[in-house]
Amino acid sequence: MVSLNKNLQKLFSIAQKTEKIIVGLMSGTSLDGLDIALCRFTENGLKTQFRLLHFTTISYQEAFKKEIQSVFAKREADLEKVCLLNAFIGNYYGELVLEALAGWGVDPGEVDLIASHGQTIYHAPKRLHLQADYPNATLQIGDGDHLAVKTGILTVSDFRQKHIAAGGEGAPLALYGDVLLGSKPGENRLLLNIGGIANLTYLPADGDYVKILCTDIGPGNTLIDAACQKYFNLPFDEDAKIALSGKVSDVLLAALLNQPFFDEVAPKTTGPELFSLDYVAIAQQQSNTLKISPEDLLCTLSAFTAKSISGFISANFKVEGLHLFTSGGGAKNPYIVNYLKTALPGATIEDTGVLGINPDAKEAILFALLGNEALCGEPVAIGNNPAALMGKFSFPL
Ligand SMILES: Nc1ncnc2c1ncn2[C@@H]1O[C@H](COP(=O)(O)OP(=O)(O)OP(=O)(O)O)[C@@H](O)[C@H]1O
Ligand SMILES: CC(=O)N[C@H]1[C@@H]2OC[C@@H](O2)[C@@H](O)[C@@H]1O[C@H](C)C(=O)O
Repeated sequence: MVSLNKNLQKLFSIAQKTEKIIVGLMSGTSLDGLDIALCRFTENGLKTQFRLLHFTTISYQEAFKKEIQSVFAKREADLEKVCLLNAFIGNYYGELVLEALAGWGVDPGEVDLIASHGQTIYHAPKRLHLQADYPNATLQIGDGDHLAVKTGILTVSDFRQKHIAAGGEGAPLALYGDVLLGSKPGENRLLLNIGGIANLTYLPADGDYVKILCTDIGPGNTLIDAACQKYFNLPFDEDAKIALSGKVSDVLLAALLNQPFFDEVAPKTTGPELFSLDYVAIAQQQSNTLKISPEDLLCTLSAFTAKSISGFISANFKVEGLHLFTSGGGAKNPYIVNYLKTALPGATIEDTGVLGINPDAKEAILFALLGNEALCGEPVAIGNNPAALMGKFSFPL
């Protein structure tokens, strides 16, 4: 009789365990660091029970950040650098996982699976590339084989390709976790993640799968961070101190908001490929505001993020009675959060901490959860997302 190789045997036995320990990894468009969530799961699909055992973000060194930035969201990049980074990041994530596990006193042998998002370096849905002969496309690097070999732990990665192959844009994937973690019968809820890019999931009170919507909205922190780095040599505008010291330029804000993406019907996705400092420079030229102070620019970019989010919510949902839960680094930006509270007076706005979900950990938990589904789930069609199990398995030696 032919027998399965030892890796497949291990995969089968892990998939059948009633309880699984999974590390979720997320590195987003902000390039601030690697989010690492150690989670325990039982069951799957809508019956999933999970517990966040440990969470940390390991910040990237400036030099590493610069390496990624050299190929990040750029039409033209050094292909050799992309090739090197693909292997380097996989191995580096492996080192960071081992470091985190050691810090928590967890033996790598206790971990069943690593579920890794990888680093997005280019996101090109058709709505961006506009080339009729090419499909939606996206590229995450940090190969899973390097992670698996470095850590000795079964790894699943590269989730977004299946989403595209099944008809999606490769993002947002948040829906899969948000439905599970955030739904509450009788309450219209919005889970709003303000990372580099802002996205949300609408969870209707009646739980009707068809009405669930998950979409990107526009910029989150990406432009604020880029301007902060350019004009103040700071990684981000901590507690919106700079934005709060400036004032909004209404003409620049109007020029920034004058963008067809905002009128496109959701679901839709975007990224720093569109919302970049070049985008800001064009809007400044159009509005004759090239000479405004860096403080006023930061303030206007913060208003741009906040207004595009509140505008999208008001245009698409009944705000009265809506319960909004924020997550991502932007949930800690008082300018953005206060703007949303003023612009959406009928809504209740809190962060996902009140749901028992650490707002910084939410996306890393999502990938752990998608890893659990890859092991033992079944495809479920929810809202606008294709029914697809995502991710590719990589085995240790
Ligand atoms: N105290 C704070 N005040 C203001 N902004 C903050 C604060 N803390 C974090 N941020 C913002 O949050 C960003 C990091 O957010 P997060 O880690 O959610 O992004 P990401 O996961 O990279 O993005 P994405 O979800 O788009 O992939 C920082 O770059 C910064 O702009
Ligand atoms: C291509 C890509 O990496 N997209 C990210 C990005 O960051 C936020 C937003 O844009 C979202 O669409 C997505 O990430 C989250 C985790 C998602 O897929 O839900």
